[in-house]
Amino acid sequence: MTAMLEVADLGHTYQAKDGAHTAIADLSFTVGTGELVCVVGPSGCGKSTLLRTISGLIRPTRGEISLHGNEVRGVPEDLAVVFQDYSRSLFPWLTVQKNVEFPLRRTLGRAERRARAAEALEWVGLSDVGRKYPWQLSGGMQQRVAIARALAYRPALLLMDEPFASVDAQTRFELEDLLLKVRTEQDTTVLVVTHDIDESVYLGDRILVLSTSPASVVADLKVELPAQRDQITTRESEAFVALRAEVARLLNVGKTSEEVKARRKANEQQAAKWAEAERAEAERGDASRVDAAEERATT
Ligand SMILES: Nc1ncnc2c1ncn2[C@@H]1O[C@H](COP(=O)(O)OP(=O)(O)OP(=O)(O)O)[C@@H](O)[C@H]1O
Repeated sequence: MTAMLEVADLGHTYQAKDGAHTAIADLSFTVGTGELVCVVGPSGCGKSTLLRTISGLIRPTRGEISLHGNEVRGVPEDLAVVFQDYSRSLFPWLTVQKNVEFPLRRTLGRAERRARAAEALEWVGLSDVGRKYPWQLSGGMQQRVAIARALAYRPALLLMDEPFASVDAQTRFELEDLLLKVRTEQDTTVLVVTHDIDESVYLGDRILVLSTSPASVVADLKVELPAQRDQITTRESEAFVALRAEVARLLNVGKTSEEVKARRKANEQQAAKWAEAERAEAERGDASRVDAAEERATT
């Protein structure tokens, strides 16, 4: 299987007013063409930061990301992202149909855009709301519109950040099955961030388990379940239950291992040094401004 996505020695440190914060320490992994990889990790460990760097929205401070062998610099053309926060991803002034058509406006003619959007809305069970506006729909329905928009675009790589977190359990199951169906039919490569261990096992060909912040890969697990999944029988199977327990165990390792603790401590010390250096820099700046002001006042 050829690698569609390669993440090598990735690190990202945010510079904030109250000092530096390293969200990602050292991440390396690949995603093969046509694979569905789930990323699980403790809350705040850097999962969204990882997706933002892969989608070219932020430039990582260390390491390299490449898509089809080309370094990611800016948002790649053949990539779509479904964010956790649907309220910020849909345009309130466009109808649902127009929202789904929007990313296709430069590449497809009007009739084809309409057909693609209608098909994607049917997939997510929203064929009858195309003329409504997002604010006329429930939160779960808006998230389904955001998913339809990404699917209509037919990206080579689909990134999803907690895509089903805001929908009810029944809809969640339906959307999980829809994702499995669409990725098989369209041969889409998918990277899904989820908090839900069961979901990662149900959806994934592989599961990447991340440590607490700053994130690194604790384990890269292959999901040895039949490709054809079923919400009841798959979840009841021995292999599913065993893998779910293994992921839970590894998540705990990622929170408590001595190596992770040592890295976190080193990171905090480094952040404190940077903050100190920044403070000193700011003070020097203030001092030189005072000197300049005094000089001006005395001449
Ligand atoms: N713009 C930013 N500036 C400074 N720190 C940030 C910024 N964005 C995120 N962080 C910090 O980086 C760390 C990782 O955040 P991120 O949102 O990537 O984690 P996450 O695993 O997606 O979180 P969650 O599971 O809660 O969705 C957090 O400690 C967060 O506070």
